[in-house]
Amino acid sequence: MSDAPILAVTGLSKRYSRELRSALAYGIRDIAREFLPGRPAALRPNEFWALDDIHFSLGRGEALAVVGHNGAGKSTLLKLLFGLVKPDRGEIAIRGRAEALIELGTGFNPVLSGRENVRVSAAYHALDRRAADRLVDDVADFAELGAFFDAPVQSFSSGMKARLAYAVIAHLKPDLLLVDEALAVGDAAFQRKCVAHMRSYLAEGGSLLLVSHSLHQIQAVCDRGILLEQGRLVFEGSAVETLHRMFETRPVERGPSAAPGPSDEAPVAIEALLVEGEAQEGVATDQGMRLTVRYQCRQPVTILWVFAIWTDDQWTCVTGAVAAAPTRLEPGRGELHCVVPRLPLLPGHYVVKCSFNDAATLLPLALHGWKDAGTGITVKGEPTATAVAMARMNALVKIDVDWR
Ligand SMILES: Nc1ncnc2c1ncn2[C@@H]1O[C@H](COP(=O)(O)OP(=O)(O)OP(=O)(O)O)[C@@H](O)[C@H]1O
Repeated sequence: MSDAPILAVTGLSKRYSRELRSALAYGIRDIAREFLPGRPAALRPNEFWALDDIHFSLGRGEALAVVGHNGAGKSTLLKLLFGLVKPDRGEIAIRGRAEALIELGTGFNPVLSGRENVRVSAAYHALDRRAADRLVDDVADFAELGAFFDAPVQSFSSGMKARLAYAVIAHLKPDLLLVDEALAVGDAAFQRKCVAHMRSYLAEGGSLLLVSHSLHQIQAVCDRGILLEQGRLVFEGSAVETLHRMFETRPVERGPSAAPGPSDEAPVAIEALLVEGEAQEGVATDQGMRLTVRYQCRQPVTILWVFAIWTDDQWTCVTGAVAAAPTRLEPGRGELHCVVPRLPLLPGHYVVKCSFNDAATLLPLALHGWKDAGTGITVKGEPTATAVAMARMNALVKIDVDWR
């Protein structure tokens, strides 16, 4: 397989006008200018750069999160990448076929039913009869719209449109998937289903660019991230680092002003988190586990050790704990231990993460904040009536009940 990135963006810029009248006038001039060789685009009165000189690339099998506060330019970027909007400067090279979930319902004919719209998509992609039938079946299966699948799309709720739109693009098996916030309108169960799909799509070599404000979605799916601020790419790094940078730029979430922010030069690094004892091979509900964290401390620091237990798809944080008191660490390598005497988890597989947080802000000290344990916890159980009924409802935690 070639190492060439599936997507390469160089110097991408898009300008918009703040005022409708000038936007219309500039639009007409721009159409005329397309036929003439000209100078590179510059800002005209009332205009601003919605995207300004963006450079990045995306490899095959990689998932990139695009994050930024409202109005940062995320949707504009996706629209440019998918060819819905023309750039004013710069280049976009896509080696393969891209599909996009951008604005809900874009591309659907509102008077046609869900099923008919899928047939139109199949025809647009020149699928033969058999492939088109398979697409319709796969979409119907994934979207779970019931009788609405045969109703006009104009009668769909926005959540239903999101289900249909994601199911269609997911089953067209693109090389590059561009997904905007549109998914946020789906219910929690559907969002989990999409995250599970994205993970298997990536494992099969697909590439993904995801615009999301959901910490969980990004953590569960993306390796890398880029942060946009007022149209400029201001940071590129791991997905978690990028989210961290974004939270830092929102004063209300920054905590006390004197508090240190996370940094690559964090005074302590977590080297490993180990889940020991029966939890590794499989515990029964209510058995315990022991956690060991190995760290390397560079300079004296006081930390609060935090751990959290997540569902296997890393969508839901089930529970966790913060150390009862801060711990003073001295330079050198060391270990901390904690014992959870009883884990009231229902059968399933869970992921364990930990971090060292600042005692004042409760935020991770390091940019690569949360460390995953190599192994998770497998909770096994007898198929009792409670276990079966709770599994059907995706319940996670056992409670003790005194029936009278
Ligand atoms: N068609 C347009 N005409 C004029 N300005 C536009 C147009 N589309 C977007 N903008 C402006 O461009 C900037 C970037 O918008 P964009 O929708 O890309 O931001 P975003 O990061 O996706 O925001 P959000 O998180 O709120 O969806 C904003 O200032 C927005 O008002």
